[in-house]
Amino acid sequence: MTHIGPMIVMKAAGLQRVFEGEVLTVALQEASFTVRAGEFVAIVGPSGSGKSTLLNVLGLLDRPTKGSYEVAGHTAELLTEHQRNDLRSKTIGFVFQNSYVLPHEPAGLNAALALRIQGVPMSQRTAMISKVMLQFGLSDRVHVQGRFLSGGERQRLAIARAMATDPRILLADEPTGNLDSANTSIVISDLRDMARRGVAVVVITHDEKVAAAADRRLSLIDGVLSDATVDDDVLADDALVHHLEAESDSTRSGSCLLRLFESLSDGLNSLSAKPFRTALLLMAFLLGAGGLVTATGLTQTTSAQVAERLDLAALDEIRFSDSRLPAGMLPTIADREATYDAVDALEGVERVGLTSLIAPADAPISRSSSSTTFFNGPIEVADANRLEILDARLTPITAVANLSAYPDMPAAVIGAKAAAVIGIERAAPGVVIWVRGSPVPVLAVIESSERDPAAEDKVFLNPTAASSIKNLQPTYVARTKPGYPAPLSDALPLVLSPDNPGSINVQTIADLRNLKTGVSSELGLMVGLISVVLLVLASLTAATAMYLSVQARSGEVALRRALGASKWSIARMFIFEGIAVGFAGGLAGSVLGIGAVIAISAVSGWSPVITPFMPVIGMGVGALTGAVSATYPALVAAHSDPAIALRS
Ligand SMILES: Nc1ncnc2c1ncn2[C@@H]1O[C@H](COP(=O)(O)OP(=O)(O)OP(=O)(O)O)[C@@H](O)[C@H]1O
Repeated sequence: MTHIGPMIVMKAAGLQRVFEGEVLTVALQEASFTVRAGEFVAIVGPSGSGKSTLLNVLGLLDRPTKGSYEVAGHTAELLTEHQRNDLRSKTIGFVFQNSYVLPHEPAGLNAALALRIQGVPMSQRTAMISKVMLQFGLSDRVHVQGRFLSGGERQRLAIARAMATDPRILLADEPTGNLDSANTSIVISDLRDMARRGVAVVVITHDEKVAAAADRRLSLIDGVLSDATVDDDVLADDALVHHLEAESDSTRSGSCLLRLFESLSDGLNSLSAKPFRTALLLMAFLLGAGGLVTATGLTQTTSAQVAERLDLAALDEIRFSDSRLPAGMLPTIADREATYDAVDALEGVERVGLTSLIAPADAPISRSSSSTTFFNGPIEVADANRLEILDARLTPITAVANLSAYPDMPAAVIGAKAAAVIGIERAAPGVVIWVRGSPVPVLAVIESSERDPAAEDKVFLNPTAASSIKNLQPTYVARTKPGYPAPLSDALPLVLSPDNPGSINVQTIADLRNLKTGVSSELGLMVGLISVVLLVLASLTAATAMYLSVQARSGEVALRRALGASKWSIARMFIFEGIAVGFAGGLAGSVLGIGAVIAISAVSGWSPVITPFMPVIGMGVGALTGAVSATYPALVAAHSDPAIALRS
């Protein structure tokens, strides 16, 4: 006899599920049954008999090892991952024993979770949620956060959430497990109500009251289901099956933009739910992006500073060397005097002096003869004229006159900061430094220099004190009236060496410009390296924090998957969370970085260079590193098995 009744929505035939691991577990051996629309079926059985395993297979969260399963007109084994997600989202509602209510979101938003995953527009959602909250007696709890709800309210909220999408099937795993008898009665009446409205309700339960309220009771013992009724006649009724298919396919699907917005809003919600963790993440990105912005700003500022100094020097300074001198040696006093006389006679020249860099290794300088601690800063040769050109403020001011009067006596002039490093408080008769094992009197301390702010860090030796040092590259520096360096660069070689002008090597303005480029690119490299290290550290910190957060939220991830969220949408939620926190950290870092550039520039007397690109760099790099650091945790979350996560 052909039985005509409500359509069959689930048909399982010979379902088997074997778990392979260190031991082979046959969780489900044989399960064959059908469930019709409007039927309330209870599955009972002892612990470990395979009830949750069966429910996971029925809810498309797990795949059977053997057997076939048809749900809402679809053959489960033929469905793609995407179709399974879609069917779960639109056709199946889940209620779990521990209800998985999101603790930091209001009850209304919790109830709307499945609708959000479906992409139902917000305008429609509000009405649907109000209806379902009213139906389950939760109207006055809509704005209460999940964590403040009672156990009974949570379980009813979980049922409301499952029913909000108007599913054809409701699967519930111990829905009354944690409830007292009054709440159990309410939940039973809710489930009955669902069945009355045509929903196929399948409930796993240990509770005799729930089982007694069901239309049918199926027993599962050691993975074998009994007392089942297979109803092939009705399943063969194509019209009914197709009716269901059409219905499930016609359900809503929101716009791509709405889905992206939902992912971003989920990411932001989870950030606001854990303020301490979020603050730590922000700090990591703030340091990384802030370091980068500071570094960029300082590079630009110092580069502008160097450019300004060089432009100034190029206006009234010219340098030249004489290759006729013995290599690596300073000119004699007589040679120097001759050169100075010749150059001083040229129009526009104000003063000529001698300089040379000295490598610290070639001139070990210490406070005393027995000291083994040597000065490690910059050392230069400078005669009296060179010090005058530097516009240095000296204490005592008589030092330049003394240097000039006694050129054949060894002498040193020390920058104030270098003096502090070496351990000299002030220049006074009898104060000496030891250079290459010989005492050299300190004639003065340089308090500051208009032309060379770095002079405070340097030790200057007069040519006599430096005479025994090898590998020197003596260079004459001529201070001129503004605008004279260019014509002088042509005249000098002819005046100093008429027979062989090529032996006089004049450094032109172009040479100085090359120097500037070199200085800037070295700074840029250093700054780049520091920034990369900071950003890698920020990414690692963020990745670790996010990975831990993914682990802590495995229940929520499983719930979302059960409600039909795709793997990609789970990954997207975590990646958006990373982007949001990275962006915010980058923004804060930009503000901090710009502040740091302004402060450092103020202290150093520079004009800060701030460009509109700096905040863009900070926020962009923050967002990018946020996305990168969230990628691995996001993939872990997306690929976690919901069937396993729901057990934990
Ligand atoms: N992912 C898995 N890997 C290995 N074994 C598993 C896995 N999932 C379930 N099992 C095993 O399958 C058997 C059935 O488990 P299941 O959770 O389905 O039983 P249950 O009837 O729901 O139990 P309970 O009433 O205690 O929740 C158990 O022995 C369990 O250890």
